[in-house]
Amino acid sequence: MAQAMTFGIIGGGGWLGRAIGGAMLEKGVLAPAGLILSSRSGRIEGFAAWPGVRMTRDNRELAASADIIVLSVRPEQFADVHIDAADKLVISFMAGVSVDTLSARTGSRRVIRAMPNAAAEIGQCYTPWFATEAVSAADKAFTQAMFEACGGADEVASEADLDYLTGLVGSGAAYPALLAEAMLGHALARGIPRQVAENAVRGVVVGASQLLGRDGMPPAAMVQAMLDYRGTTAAGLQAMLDAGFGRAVEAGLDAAETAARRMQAEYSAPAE
Ligand SMILES: NC(=O)C1=CN([C@@H]2O[C@H](COP(=O)(O)OP(=O)(O)OC[C@H]3O[C@@H](n4cnc5c(N)ncnc54)[C@H](OP(=O)(O)O)[C@@H]3O)[C@@H](O)[C@H]2O)C=CC1
Ligand SMILES: O=C(O)[C@@H]1CCC=N1
Repeated sequence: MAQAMTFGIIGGGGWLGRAIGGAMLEKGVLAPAGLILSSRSGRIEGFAAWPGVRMTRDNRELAASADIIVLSVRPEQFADVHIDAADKLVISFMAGVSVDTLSARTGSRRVIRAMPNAAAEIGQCYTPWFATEAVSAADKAFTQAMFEACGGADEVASEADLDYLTGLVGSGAAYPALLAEAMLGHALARGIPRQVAENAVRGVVVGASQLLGRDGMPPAAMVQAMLDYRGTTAAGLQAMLDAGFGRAVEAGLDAAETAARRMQAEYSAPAE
């Protein structure tokens, strides 16, 4: 059911802000009159179906009229966002900007850091979120409902977990795409016609992901079931493992987490 509160998204015309705002309207978590979006350019597309949604180029105006303020600008753009949100719930999607920095820069102690991903666009992203002690039970219930409108969500117990999950979840939409790109390159190099190769790869990555999602099947169960055939799949899996598939994934997730932590130092800013 739509909430009678006003929800402001700074950077609401961007990839993620637009996806989450649109999903909340579609699922009825928010009424159009309860949503206000900002951008510097004034160009915000994707909300024509909801003429009641307000748009502004003035972040201070947004902050003054919103009960909940979402920060959905890129981390390097945050330095130019000047708002006073002392009495507001602040929810940040930004990678690598700590709750300490968010509190110092917005004046709010009610801070949530959340990490959705690009699949929010189709209402299918999983979003872990971390809340400071000052966040109320009602704030948390709204936050969970908001992210469930876009897929699933869990509160996590520590900011360190959120930093780790930034590299796993926030970045996550890119990883299946990388696997698909590698498979596509291989198929094309073997002379498979492009249309067939693209359909084959998309069918495998998308179809198999849905199979994995069904009934919460553990990934290891699927791998083992295929190894047990001792056929072509087992040969393929074993060769991938021998070539360092596990090590490549570990190195990738480690590097993404390290980047998230490095960014926290880079983007930490004193109170204004
Ligand atoms: N995309 C993703 O998959 C994910 C993104 N994130 C995080 O979400 C945040 C947003 O990412 P994403 O949506 O991809 O980025 P985008 O670049 O698509 O969107 C950012 C938006 O912010 C607007 N903007 C920039 N500066 C300001 C400002 N001072 N005031 C108001 N609006 C401003 C820009 O519009 P204009 O130029 O018109 O001002 C732009 O539309 C990032 O911090 C990222 O770390 C987290 C997880 C996944
Ligand atoms: O790559 C990034 O830094 C952003 C945050 C997570 C996803 N995209």
